[in-house]
Amino acid sequence: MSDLRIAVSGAAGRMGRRVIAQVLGQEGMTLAAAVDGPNSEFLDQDAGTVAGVGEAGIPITSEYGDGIDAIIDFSTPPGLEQAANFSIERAVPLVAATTGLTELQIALIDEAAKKTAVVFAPNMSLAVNLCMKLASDAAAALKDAPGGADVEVVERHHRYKEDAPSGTALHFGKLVAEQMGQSNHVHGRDGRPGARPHDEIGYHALRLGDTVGEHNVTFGLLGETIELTVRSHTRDSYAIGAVAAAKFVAGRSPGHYTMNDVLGL
Ligand SMILES: NC(=O)C1=CN([C@@H]2O[C@H](COP(=O)(O)OP(=O)(O)OC[C@H]3O[C@@H](n4cnc5c(N)ncnc54)[C@H](O)[C@@H]3O)[C@@H](O)[C@H]2O)C=CC1
Ligand SMILES: O=C(O)C1=N[C@H](C(=O)O)C[C@H](O)C1
Repeated sequence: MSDLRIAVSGAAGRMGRRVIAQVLGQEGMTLAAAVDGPNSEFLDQDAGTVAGVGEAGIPITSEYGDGIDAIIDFSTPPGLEQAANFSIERAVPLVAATTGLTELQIALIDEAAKKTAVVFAPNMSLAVNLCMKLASDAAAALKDAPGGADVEVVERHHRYKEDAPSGTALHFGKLVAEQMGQSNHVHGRDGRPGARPHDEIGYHALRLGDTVGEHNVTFGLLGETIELTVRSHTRDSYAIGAVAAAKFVAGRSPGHYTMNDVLGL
C-alpha cells in the first residue's frame, strides 16, 4: 500500500512543527506539503528543519499542490479558510483543529464535509476527549441535583494564544449545557452581578507563560464539589490525535466525524 500523503497547514507554527515531526516519524505516511501564511518568514525553508527534526526535502509554501490525501490544519482562521476551500475544490479529507472561528468559517467546514470526510474538533488529545465524555456524564447525573449544580470552566494557556476562551473550554460548556440546559454563558465576572443564577455556565481564561493547555470543569453543589481537570504537558498529545484523525478520514465517505469516532471513545 502506498504512503498516506499529508499536507500540514500552519506548518511553521507551534502545532504545525509537532505535527510535521509526527508525520515524518510514522511508517506509512509522507509529508506531501507544508503550508504557512503568505507573509511567513519561513517560506521556502525546509519543513523538517524548521520543525527541528532534520531535513524533509519539503519546502514551506503558501499554496497546496497536487497529490494530497488529507490536510491537517492547525493555523489561523484565514489559514483554515484556505485549507477548507482547497478541501472543497479537490474533495481532500480535512482535519480542522484551528479554534476561534467565525460562523462563516464553520459553515465552510460544513461545506467541506458535504464533499469529503472531515474531523473538526477543538481538541485532538485522547485525555481531553475522554474528559469531555466524563464531563457530559457528570452533567447528566447532576442535572436534577438537590439545590442545583453550578458549572464553571477554567482554562490555562500560554501567553501567545490569540483566542479566548479556548475552543476546548467552549466545547466543554456546550456538552454540559446539552445535558443540563444552561442557556446563559458568562465570560468572567465583574462589578456586582448579584447571586449566581443556576441557568449559567461561567468561563475563565488564564494566560500564563508557556502553559501548553489545561482545562478544569467544576460542578459546585450545596455541600460538595466535583472537579474534572485535564492537563496537556506536551503539544504531541494534540499532534498524535491529529495524525490519527488524518488516517481515519483518508479514503472515508463524506461527512462530519468526531474525535470519539477516531479514538474509539
Ligand atoms: N484542536 C486542537 O487539538 C488544538 C488546536 N490548536 C489551535 O491551533 C491553532 C494554531 O495554534 P499554534 O500552532 O499554537 O499557533 P501558531 O501561531 O504557533 O501557528 C499558526 C501558524 O499558522 C500560520 N498561518 C497563517 N496564515 C496561514 C495560512 N493562510 N495558511 C496556513 N498557515 C497560516 C502562521 O504563520 C503560523 O505559523 C490555534 O487556533 C489553536 O487554538 C492548538 C492546539 C491544539
Ligand atoms: O492554542 C492552544 O495552544 C490550544 N488551543 C486549543 C483550544 O483553543 O482549545 C486546544 C488546546 O487547548 C491548545
